[in-house]
Amino acid sequence: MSHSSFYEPRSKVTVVGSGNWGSVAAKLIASNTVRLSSFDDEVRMWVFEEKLPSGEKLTDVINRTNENVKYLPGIKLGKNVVADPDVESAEGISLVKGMEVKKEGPCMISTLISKTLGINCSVLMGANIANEIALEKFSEATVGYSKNKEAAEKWVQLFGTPYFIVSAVQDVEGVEMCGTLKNIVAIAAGFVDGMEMGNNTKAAIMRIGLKEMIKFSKMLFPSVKDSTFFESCGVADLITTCLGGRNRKVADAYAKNQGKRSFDQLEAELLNGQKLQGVLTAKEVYEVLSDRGWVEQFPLFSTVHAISIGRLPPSAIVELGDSRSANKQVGNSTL
Ligand SMILES: NC(=O)c1ccc[n+]([C@@H]2O[C@H](COP(=O)([O-])OP(=O)(O)OC[C@H]3O[C@@H](n4cnc5c(N)ncnc54)[C@H](O)[C@@H]3O)[C@@H](O)[C@H]2O)c1
Ligand SMILES: O=P(O)(O)OC[C@H](O)CO
Repeated sequence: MSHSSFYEPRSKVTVVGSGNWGSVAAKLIASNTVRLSSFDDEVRMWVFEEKLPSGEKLTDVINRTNENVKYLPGIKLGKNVVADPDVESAEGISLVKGMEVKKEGPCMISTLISKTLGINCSVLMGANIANEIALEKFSEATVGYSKNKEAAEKWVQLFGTPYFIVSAVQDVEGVEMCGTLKNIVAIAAGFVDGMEMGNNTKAAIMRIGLKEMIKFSKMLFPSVKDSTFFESCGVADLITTCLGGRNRKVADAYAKNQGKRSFDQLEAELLNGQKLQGVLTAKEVYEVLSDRGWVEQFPLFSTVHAISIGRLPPSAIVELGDSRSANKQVGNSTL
């Protein structure tokens, strides 16, 4: 979002990314820029260009049909959405769930964006399965910001609709950690489903997962607030992802196949080009746990990692007390 004040030109909005969620974000925003005078009507959506089976460029098809035929078929984005392979920005918000582990330690995606582009970066996370929001089913989301409350209020205006209720909290790390870590728990929930262990087991795994999410977030960022875990980005996202997300779906298939088909294979077979976050996040979180000597304090996170690299069977997800010896092995292996 290019910065503007009352006397300056209207803010221009670019959505960077045009997958399933990026496309829905563009749809939400485009419905608001046409009615809010502080924003330019046009919303640019940066597209990672690819050729469709028809031979046409995805960007051309989006601009011709007003539909992301690959990642959000059947939904009109709004005539003011323009697909574009170039990007520019001044005030940013990240909708990406994940983290990167560097030599100097873990780095959140909003921090990477902030450092790379030299801009302030808020985050938006929540119980947000994109296809449901595309169909305008009621849901909520949380904007996390650090200092700039005014920018956070603009994001709330820009994303919020009667069917998408957005609230802001001053806890950017807490909100982003929730969105990132829930994907590991979703993988665990998928294992439980794949093994048909039932609802009590799944609820237990979600509870244990939530406790590890809170503990890990606070150990990394002591400023993280307990109350953030009760926002949409916390417990609500955890529930929706463990019931209906892609991480759950692929982990379910992985367990049903007894680990004989890799996550990469299943992702390619089941998700039509879409990507999973949970397996990679489990690996990155495990690197942090290992590096800091925290492995034994996070049996669920480390067991999900051990299962997803094939070191333990899916059934180990309910043997968390036994995960320590397996994790010692993982620690000695090439990850
Ligand atoms: N889909 C959802 O329901 C949902 C909801 C909330 C948050 N999220 C988060 O949003 C983020 C994006 O997910 P999504 O569902 O929009 O994506 P997606 O999985 O639907 O699509 C993958 C996207 O990545 C692009 N891509 C592939 N290779 C690339 C490359 N080398 N360089 C650049 N781009 C490349 C593809 O073109 C496509 O746009 C993730 O962090 C996800 O956790 C997703
Ligand atoms: O499909 P998943 O597992 O990436 O979950 C989607 C969203 O993160 C739910 O909010």
